[in-house]
Amino acid sequence: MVNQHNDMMRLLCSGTNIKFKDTHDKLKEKQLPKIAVSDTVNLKKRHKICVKGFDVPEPLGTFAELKASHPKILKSVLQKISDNEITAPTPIQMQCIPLLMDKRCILSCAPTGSGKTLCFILPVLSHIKKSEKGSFRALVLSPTRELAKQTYGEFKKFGGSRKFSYHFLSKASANSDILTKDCGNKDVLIATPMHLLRMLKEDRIDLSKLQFCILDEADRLFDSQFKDDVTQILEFIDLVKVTVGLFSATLANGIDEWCFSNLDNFVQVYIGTVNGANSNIRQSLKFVGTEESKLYTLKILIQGGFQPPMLVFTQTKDRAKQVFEELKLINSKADVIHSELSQLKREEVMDNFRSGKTWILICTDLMGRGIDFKNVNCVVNFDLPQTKVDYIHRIGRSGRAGKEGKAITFFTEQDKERLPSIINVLKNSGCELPGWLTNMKGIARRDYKKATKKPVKRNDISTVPRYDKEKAKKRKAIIADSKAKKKTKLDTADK
Ligand SMILES: Nc1ncnc2c1ncn2[C@@H]1O[C@H](COP(=O)(O)OP(=O)(O)OP(=O)(O)O)[C@@H](O)[C@H]1O
Repeated sequence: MVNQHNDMMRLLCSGTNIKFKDTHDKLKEKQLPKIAVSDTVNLKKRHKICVKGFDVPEPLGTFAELKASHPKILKSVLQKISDNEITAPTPIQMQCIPLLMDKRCILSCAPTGSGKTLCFILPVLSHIKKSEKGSFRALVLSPTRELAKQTYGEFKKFGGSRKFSYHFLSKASANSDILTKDCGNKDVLIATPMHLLRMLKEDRIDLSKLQFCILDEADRLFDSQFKDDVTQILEFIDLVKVTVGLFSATLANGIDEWCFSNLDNFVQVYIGTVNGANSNIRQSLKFVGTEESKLYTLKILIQGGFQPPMLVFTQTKDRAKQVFEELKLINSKADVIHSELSQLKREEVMDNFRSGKTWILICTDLMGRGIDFKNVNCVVNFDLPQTKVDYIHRIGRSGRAGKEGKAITFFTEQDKERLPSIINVLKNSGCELPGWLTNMKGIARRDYKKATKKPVKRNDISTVPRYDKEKAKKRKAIIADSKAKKKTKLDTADK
């Protein structure tokens, strides 16, 4: 059935904005507010909303319209939206909220920072309605712990922390019995794939009454790192009964094929150019000659009077640490975040950046996707991202929620294989580029693919002489050793 229906859709939907009215029972039952066809067309045109699928509900003009079109909508969440000074839906919200309210499966792609999270929070909570024991009724899968934790916070912010029971699946909660089958209320589960899969395999989590399954950063969840785990998780879910929503700012080949094969009557929603950068970001490329001059260029940028907050992306955590050590020397209110830090420390670093205590945050691609730091003024790609998709997500930490942003990307001779694809992103965003960059020739597709898989070997950033580094290392070891000896002495004395 899924395939029959979708095969037909595949044939019919090769164009855009195709709608087939009155074939969907649910829609016939409902009294939709009358919106002139020309208004809808204008709304879609103005907001670059492209829809593919059958029986697609009209896009929203305002949040208030939902009260008439979807009486089930939870007014308390609408109130929280307005309390947070969110006055009008963004284009992706205009189309996806009515779809998810109708429990339609969706594959959606909209620019970074365009409010995709709220697209699912409002419908999910409206359908759950009230807190219950037993099975979770909504699952949100995220590729990183940081993003999952952020989404958990957004559910609490918009849903209220007492009305529903939200759970963030961490390593600690996966090892405890907090989430096991017969213990406490469970409504929304926000998880990363690895811990969830383990709990499902051990039959320690109940998804039997699941209504919504949201795959946030869907293309990342279907890439080689997560695909196996995610596919196995989806085998535990009855995709015929559950409403599935896939969201991302970028889409990879094959995701729509997965949807055609697994989701019944799903709808595709695209805002603007698929796999394009957010148009609020002023992008520029900076040739810095050598690795050594990157640090100099960054320091000039900072000392020349930059406007914080600023994010600096490096290729690896070692390089992030090195840039941090160097920026410490110029007293720049910088901090660093990477996977080696404890979870507590990572949260502290993020809180400090959010509150303005830190002005510059040096990070890796760990922070590249989904993370919503408000008002990031500038993103610096200290090292060229591995792919154009990574580039779009990294620079998308700036220019969010309709604000202006800036992105500066350093490159050297070593980046010449991967540079043309990023130049294309700038060209498609209408950025002005010097002729020599505009005319830069790309390499063969196969070579490009190889280049994106092989990280560039870069020279060390640190300007501290090796002799001094060794000295500091020895000093650190002596202090640690003396601390350990002191502790043993005290322990023996205690006995
Ligand atoms: N309708 C709206 N009007 C103004 N701001 C909004 C609206 N909806 C959401 N926001 C705010 O916009 C910011 C970005 O939202 P969100 O994190 O959901 O973006 P996203 O599309 O998921 O981005 P990414 O692709 O980077 O994950 C958040 O701070 C959110 O509160």
